[in-house]
Amino acid sequence: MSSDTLFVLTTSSSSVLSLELFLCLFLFVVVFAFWLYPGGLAWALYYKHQTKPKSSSAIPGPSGLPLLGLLFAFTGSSTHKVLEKLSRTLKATSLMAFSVGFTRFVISSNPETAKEMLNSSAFADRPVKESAYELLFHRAMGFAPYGEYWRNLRRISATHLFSPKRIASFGKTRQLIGTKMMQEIMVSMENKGVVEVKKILHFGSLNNVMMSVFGKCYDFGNENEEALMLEGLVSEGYELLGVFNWSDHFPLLGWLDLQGVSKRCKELVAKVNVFVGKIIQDHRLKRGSTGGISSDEGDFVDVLLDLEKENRLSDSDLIAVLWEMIFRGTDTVAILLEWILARMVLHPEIQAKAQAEIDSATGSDREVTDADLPNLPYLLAIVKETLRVHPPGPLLSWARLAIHDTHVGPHFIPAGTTAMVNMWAITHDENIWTEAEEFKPERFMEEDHDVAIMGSDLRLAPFGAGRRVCPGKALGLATVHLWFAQLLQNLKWVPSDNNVVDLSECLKLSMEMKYPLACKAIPRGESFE
Ligand code: HEM
Repeated sequence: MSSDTLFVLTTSSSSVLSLELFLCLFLFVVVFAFWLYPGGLAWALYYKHQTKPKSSSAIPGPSGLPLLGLLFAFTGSSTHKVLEKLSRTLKATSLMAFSVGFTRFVISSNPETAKEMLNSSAFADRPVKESAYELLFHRAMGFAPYGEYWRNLRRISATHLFSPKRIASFGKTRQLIGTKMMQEIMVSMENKGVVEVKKILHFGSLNNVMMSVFGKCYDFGNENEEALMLEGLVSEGYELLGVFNWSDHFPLLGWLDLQGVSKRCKELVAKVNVFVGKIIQDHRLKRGSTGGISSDEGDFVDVLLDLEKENRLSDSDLIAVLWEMIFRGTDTVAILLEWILARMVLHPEIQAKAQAEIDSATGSDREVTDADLPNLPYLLAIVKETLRVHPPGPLLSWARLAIHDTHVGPHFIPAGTTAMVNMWAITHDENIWTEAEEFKPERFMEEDHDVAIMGSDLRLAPFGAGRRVCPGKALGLATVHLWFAQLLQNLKWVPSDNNVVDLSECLKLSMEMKYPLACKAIPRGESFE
């Protein structure tokens, strides 16, 4: 080889090398520039194409891992705690920006900004996860886009499912289910000497929603095939909606369906269509044979079937709306009651005080009813304190979506940003709550320290706030209050010999006890045995 050729080869290979080096360096700089942007990749990508409004200050936030952002916070079971710690460390409790893959998030851990966000019409939409779409939930109230269809569903359910009159009319049914749960608890105590309340509470809660929505109830204890099937469908749905789905944040992965979420959703929808479709068909047949049912005596299916022509729902929308109620109404109530009972086992003095309150309201010869609840302020305070310490939706269950460009405080929020509230962080904030980690129902007994929990005071808003506040909050609370009163009036809750009460949390769709409560329930007095 001539020296000339050698020279050409070395210069061309070294120029290839330097081109490679240059490209690597360029990529490195680009990745880092994007990655290191406050809030991470998704925020950096947005601002690459936009000019940030000059009046707006940057939202503080972690960059997370390159490309993935805070993905791992969402695959664990303590997302609320990870986000709380980050926003405290970054002094971003008011508002923090972060990315998960290509999704832009903001989160508030502060009552003022939380209120501003939840009450603003700019955040009246919800981001629809792939699983929610596949399960047709975008046609149900919780995920329907903010607009006429959603407004109609809220109006109809507020009048016919969640009105005070309707809730009161189901008082007897609630009480009966409460009594049946106690019998099941006693059966478990007799057979095993211990009771795992989770399953019993879940079945009671499922029956309660089934009665008010479908007018249908199942027997406890019996291996009823239909009830088992329904429980299976509900659990599968919980899992699918609760699972972290990569395709929600990396759209290109959607068609690969790596976790099989889409496939499982399709299978579930087919089964739900058959199950709920049959109940609707039965209602139609019954109405046909009786010449119609007044909405006062009918259930929610009857109400929806009676809608005027312009509001009438298609069969598939009907199924989505009805199915969603079962989902939303069952889990939250059962989980909250399990946390309450765990606290009763751990705090015998609080339990005894609440029992004395019930006894003095009812005397010793009658069962507690809905009518007694206004006279049981301490019992109501225990429920409030449990909602504070163990909110079933620590991140308010399902997030909100910015419909258009807007501002929160001095910060600019572009349309399409997912907005969350860390209610857990707020209810555990020592600057807001004295001795925040302590379980102290007494804090709500002093008149000037009471806090409204229905959404007007964001220091404790376990049901959310604003236009999309939980519509089932009064029904949920009525159920929890009555069942808790029944369970305390009749039974003493004590630790079992082989099980400690472990308050570790596990955030799935709702925040559950990581180790389900197993304890003893002993009849309190001869008169109730
Ligand atoms: C202890 C019981 C309950 C808790 C803690 C709870 C909590 C919540 C929360 C935090 C939200 C989101 C609110 C927001 O975005 O501001 C919500 C929404 C919702 N809840 Fe509940 N909930 C409970 C019981 C129920 C019950 C019993 C039902 C119905 C049977 C129900 C039906 C719904 C529906 C349909 C939505 C979506 C509303 C919309 O987007 O317009 N919830 N709930």
